[in-house]
Amino acid sequence: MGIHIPYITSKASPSNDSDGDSVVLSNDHESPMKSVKLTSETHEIQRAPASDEEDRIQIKPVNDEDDTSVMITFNQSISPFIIILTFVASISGFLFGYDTGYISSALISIGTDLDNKVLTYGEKEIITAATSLGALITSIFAGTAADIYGRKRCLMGSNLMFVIGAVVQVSAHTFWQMAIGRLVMGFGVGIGSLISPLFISEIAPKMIRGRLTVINSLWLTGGQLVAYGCGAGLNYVNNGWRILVGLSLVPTAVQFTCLCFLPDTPRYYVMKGDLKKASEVLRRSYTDTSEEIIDRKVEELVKLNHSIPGKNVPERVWNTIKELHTVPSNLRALVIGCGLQAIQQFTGWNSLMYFSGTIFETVGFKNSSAVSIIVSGTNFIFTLVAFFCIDKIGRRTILLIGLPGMTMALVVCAIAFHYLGISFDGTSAVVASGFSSWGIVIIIFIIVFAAFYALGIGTVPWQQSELFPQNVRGVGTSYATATNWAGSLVIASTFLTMLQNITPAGTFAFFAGLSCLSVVFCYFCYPELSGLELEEVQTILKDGFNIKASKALAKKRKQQVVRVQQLKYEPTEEVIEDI
Ligand SMILES: O[C@H]1[C@H](O)[C@@H](O)[C@H](O)[C@@H](O)[C@H]1O
Repeated sequence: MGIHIPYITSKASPSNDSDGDSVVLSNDHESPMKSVKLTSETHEIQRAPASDEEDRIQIKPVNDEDDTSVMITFNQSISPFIIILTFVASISGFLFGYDTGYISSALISIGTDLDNKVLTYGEKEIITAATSLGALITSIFAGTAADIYGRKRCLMGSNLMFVIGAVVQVSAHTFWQMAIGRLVMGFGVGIGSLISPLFISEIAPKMIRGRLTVINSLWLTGGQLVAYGCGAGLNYVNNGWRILVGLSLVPTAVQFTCLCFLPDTPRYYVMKGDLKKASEVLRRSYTDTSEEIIDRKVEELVKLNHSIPGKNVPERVWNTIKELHTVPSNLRALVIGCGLQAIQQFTGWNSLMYFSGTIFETVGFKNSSAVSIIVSGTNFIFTLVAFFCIDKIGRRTILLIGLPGMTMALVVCAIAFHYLGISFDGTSAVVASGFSSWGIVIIIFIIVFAAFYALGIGTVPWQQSELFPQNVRGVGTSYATATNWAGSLVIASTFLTMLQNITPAGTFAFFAGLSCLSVVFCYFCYPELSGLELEEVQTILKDGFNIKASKALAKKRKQQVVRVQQLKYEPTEEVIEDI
């Protein structure tokens, strides 16, 4: 049998605390081999006492879940089974991206196919916003539905909505049929946008949970890119937009078929009392792990499940909502989760996503689809950059790089739009100066905006699951996801009207102002959560946003991971004995 450390808890040795519950973590300056000692009874990392008072951070565990998840995830390489589950769940991300992305090209190529007339700006807004409205409605209930019916069934339900929505649209000859098809498709998008990151966070090994969740965002932005690419290709094809919509059926079918053969998350099975299935999924996920640890993990999940209050479903839901609002750490998590999602939407990115074709036509670009591809391609590439940075550089840092960059780009766009001079006549826009270098400036800075957006605020809010403890996670993430869709709805339904009423320069200046305020919000309210245990997130948020403490703790966690990795390759005597 190969030598490996079966498990290590994250709990540091309790140091002199009266209730025996709180622990003190400290930087240890000794070598990892000296400072880490495993015993078969405690399985704890014994750290050297803190020498530097500033570095001492009080950690009070909230529940046992994370000790267990750390036990299982340390020294675990990711199994093919987890990769398959992640990729299948992420197809929802792809559909989210594709279905919100294709509308930009479709609005241009629809021409007079609906009601035999050109769509007005108002009608374009309704068709675009219908999906956000549908997503808003279902995202409110999706968290609770996932607890009742299971994550997997919810995803399959969303597939059904995608199919109905697509069929209604493909066969549409009237504006209203198209809008209803988009609404039903939105029901699917809302469910998928919440469940997919939740599903991934529940099956992912803790140490790479951030990255695995970003895979969903990668599929999302990739879906938008594919939608733009297909849109450009089908622009001049008769009824090309119908093919564009119809293509969305392919990933839906793939996801549905794969889900038929895959299980739900262990946590869901525990909630349903099916412990056999829970350990079966864990066994397939953590192939290197012993039966004993799998059993302990299930035990932990059972304990956790009991902590959800209430005798029946409505009572549980009500208690959960109460707990979400009355427990200070939960309330702070809610402020951060909803705050970040609101910022993501109200800084205007989706107005570009949805209407970039229209905007680029407005500034004089004939091949507007090609420019849209560059913009969504930038979004995709910088989401990839975020994938590599999110755990290493940290969520807070990439947010605080991204938001000021976005502000700067928006200000430049506002100035360029001002000098370009645009007027509207209801269905089209007229550029006073014709195509000019200001048009180029706008394109360049929209691309810069896309890069900074994708790096930070486009990606980080979807890490929302880590903000909430297990018992309020479903409802908490529902609130945050609903905020996202409410924001998207407001932007989609008002953007073109804003362009007309307060001018493009005014609209971009407005987004720049909001983006600037967002920097302030993140600076004061968003702690660094990379590498932290979920229990530590709760502790950090317990009596404030504790930015300083979070940064110090995140740093310590990274050092700890390095130590454990070294330990993995150079096991000590104690470790071998422990096996
Ligand atoms: O994170 C995603 C991504 O940034 C998309 O590009 C955007 O359209 C979505 O609204 C957002 O939630």
